[in-house]
Amino acid sequence: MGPAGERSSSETARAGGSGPGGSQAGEPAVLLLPGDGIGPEVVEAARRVLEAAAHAHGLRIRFDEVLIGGAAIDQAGDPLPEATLEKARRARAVLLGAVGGPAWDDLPVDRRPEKGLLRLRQALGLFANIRPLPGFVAAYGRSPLKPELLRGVDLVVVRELTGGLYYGPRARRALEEGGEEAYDTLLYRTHEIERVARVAFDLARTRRPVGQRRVASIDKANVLTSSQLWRETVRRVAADYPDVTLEHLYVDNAAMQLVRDPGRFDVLLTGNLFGDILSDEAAALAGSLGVLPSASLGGPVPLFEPVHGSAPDLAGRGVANPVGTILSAALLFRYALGHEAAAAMIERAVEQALADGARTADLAGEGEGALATEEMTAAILERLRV
Ligand SMILES: NC(=O)c1ccc[n+]([C@@H]2O[C@H](COP(=O)([O-])OP(=O)(O)OC[C@H]3O[C@@H](n4cnc5c(N)ncnc54)[C@H](O)[C@@H]3O)[C@@H](O)[C@H]2O)c1
Ligand SMILES: CC(C)[C@H](C(=O)O)[C@@H](O)C(=O)O
Ligand SMILES: [Mg+2]
Repeated sequence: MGPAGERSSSETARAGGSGPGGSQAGEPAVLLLPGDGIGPEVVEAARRVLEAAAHAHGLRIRFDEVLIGGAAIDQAGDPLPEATLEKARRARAVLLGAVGGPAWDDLPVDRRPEKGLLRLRQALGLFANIRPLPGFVAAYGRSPLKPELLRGVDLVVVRELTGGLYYGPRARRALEEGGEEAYDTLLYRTHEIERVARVAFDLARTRRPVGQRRVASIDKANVLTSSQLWRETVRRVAADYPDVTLEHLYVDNAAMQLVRDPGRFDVLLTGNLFGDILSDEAAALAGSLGVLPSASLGGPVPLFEPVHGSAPDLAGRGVANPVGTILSAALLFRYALGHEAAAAMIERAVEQALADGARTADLAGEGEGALATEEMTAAILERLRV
């Protein structure tokens, strides 16, 4: 993960990464939420890597596993059963696969599998979602961009995760004159913007030397009043970080710059919806959504999950790329357990496996032998070295 790994433990704590709960006799408890589609396949891969990296450092992790998403709807009638939330609250960290899929696509949004994930993030107070695209992932990916455009790419999206358009007032209702109306509200309060901006600026300080630290704040302040508040608040927070250069970009321009000149970015600070979209776009710089990890911080129990979804087209075939979830396990060591050595060990093993040509189908070129999920995981496990 490069310089992001140099975060001090006090900074990690400030971002809300390490909670007091979930450990018994020195054995941290990690709650696995495999979810739907390829979720169980990639979570099993990451569990094996977590266990092996812990073992290599004389640490034991206690795992527990419960349902979320569509699987929980089918069994308990609720995408986030109370028992799941209770277990999450008591864990040291949560590792999630993905939720959703065609079986639940006709449900209203408030009853869909995805709602279980949104409720979990909110209930745990996880307002800061960190989505890194490490340089080595971009370098060994299968980007559709020319190689020269990828030089120097090493960026991270800091996405506000518990506000904005996802959580504002919404309704759908019939109109007297016929038809319906529906709305969602993009609402931000000053303190919600301030706290996530601080996470972005703190992170920028850990990634690059003075003189090269940059935060790009993404908004639509030429149209949206919520974005004007966003921009003014971020500018005020930036005054506390004179060593970090702040620029503001409109989201439409940012989307274009991300493929035209991705190397210009370091930390991108975004609201909830813009961050969702731009992080999938960032994944395209690596050629696959399967390789991007994430950490959601801000409350006592952090959550780790790949950026991708349940990939119904791949589910059950054993071919999904486990790298995004395995790199999320590395972030779990870094942010939840404060164990930088184990985090770096996993990242080095992934980098080495990619450098040696290990590729699942999403990254393999024409005629290259693609590895199954289990084979890719084995290639990474073989390269775990202290
Ligand atoms: N965090 C989450 O749980 C999450 C995130 C995104 C989407 N979803 C849900 O997943 C379902 C499918 O959504 P979608 O198709 O838009 O997005 P998706 O991320 O599931 O898939 C998009 C594309 O990326 C590919 N892909 C994704 N993960 C991959 C992996 N690990 N290895 C190789 N290829 C991979 C898929 O094959 C597909 O072509 C929907 O129900 C959606 O709501 C959930
Ligand atoms: C599944 C969905 C609720 C989720 C989001 O939009 O946050 C996903 O797309 C993600 O990126 O984690
Ligand atoms: Mg998304």
